[in-house]
Amino acid sequence: MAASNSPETRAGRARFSYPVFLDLTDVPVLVVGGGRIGARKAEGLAAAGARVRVVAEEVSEHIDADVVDEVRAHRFVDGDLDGIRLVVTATGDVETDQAISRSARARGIWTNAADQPVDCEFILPAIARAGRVTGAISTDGASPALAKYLRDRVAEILDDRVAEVADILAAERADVQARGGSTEDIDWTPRLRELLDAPTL
Ligand SMILES: C[C@@]1(CC(=O)O)C2=NC(=C\c3[nH]c(c(CCC(=O)O)c3CC(=O)O)Cc3[nH]c(c(CC(=O)O)c3CCC(=O)O)/C=C3\N/C(=C\2)[C@@H](CCC(=O)O)[C@]3(C)CC(=O)O)/[C@H]1CCC(=O)O
Ligand SMILES: NC(=O)c1ccc[n+]([C@@H]2O[C@H](COP(=O)([O-])OP(=O)(O)OC[C@H]3O[C@@H](n4cnc5c(N)ncnc54)[C@H](O)[C@@H]3O)[C@@H](O)[C@H]2O)c1
Repeated sequence: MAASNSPETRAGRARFSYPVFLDLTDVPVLVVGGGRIGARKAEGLAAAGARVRVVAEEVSEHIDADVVDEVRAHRFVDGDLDGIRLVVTATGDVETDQAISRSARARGIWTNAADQPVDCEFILPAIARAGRVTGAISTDGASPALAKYLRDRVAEILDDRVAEVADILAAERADVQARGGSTEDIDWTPRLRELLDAPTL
């Protein structure tokens, strides 16, 4: 914590300052750790379409073999990184997570170490979803509890209506594009307000 939040590291900006939304469909991802946290990460990644390989010395009952692509019940070895694009470690052992993170980084593989920002190249935000709409809150690791609290506030506005409106607007944009037009010059605000405020859709 101290290292990741030190002024030297931050240099006037957040360390984890570039949010992205990944398409993980069929992307090979490694989760090291088969406890409650490893299982939670594996489920989230699988739900995003990733092909999840779990490596764990002890595979707990939390790991759902139907959800993940592959379970390797052994101590992490470097070869577990073969073919992998993204790694999440949750072994509960700082040195182990650190060593895996270093090996992954050396191969150019992006790594998250649960609760160990020093060994993360990316961190995970607190998430609220409504259909295709996702709200993701990060505090740059300053306070995960604050991220979670703010996520709950965002979740209050990301309701079923928002999900529906996103689908309707997607269809309307696709219509414009199908007619050869550009959606960029359209002021969408009146239309989306109309949809969001309508008593029924
Ligand atoms: C958002 C969420 C996403 C997820 O994990 O999927 C997430 N932590 C969540 C919850 C949570 N984690 C912790 C608490 C206890 C209260 C507190 O400490 O605040 C709570 C709250 C609770 O559980 O109620 C403990 C904790 N977490 C980290 C440290 C180490 C440190 O700070 O040095 C420690 C101390 C460990 C210790 O002292 O032993 C570090 C990280 N945790 C992050 C993400 C990244 C920064 C996110 C950001 O703020 O930008 C980062 C940097 C790395 C990473 O893990 O990616 C998830 C919300 C799940 C949800 O959606 O409900
Ligand atoms: N982000 C969060 O919300 C959050 C909450 C709690 C804990 N955590 C973090 O996640 C870590 C894991 O938590 P947990 O409750 O799942 O722990 P756990 O002890 O239940 O599970 C650890 C798993 O890692 C495996 N493992 C350990 N060393 C290994 C190695 N060298 N190779 C392969 N597998 C190895 C173990 O066999 C086990 O399956 C915690 O230590 C903590 O850092 C994060």
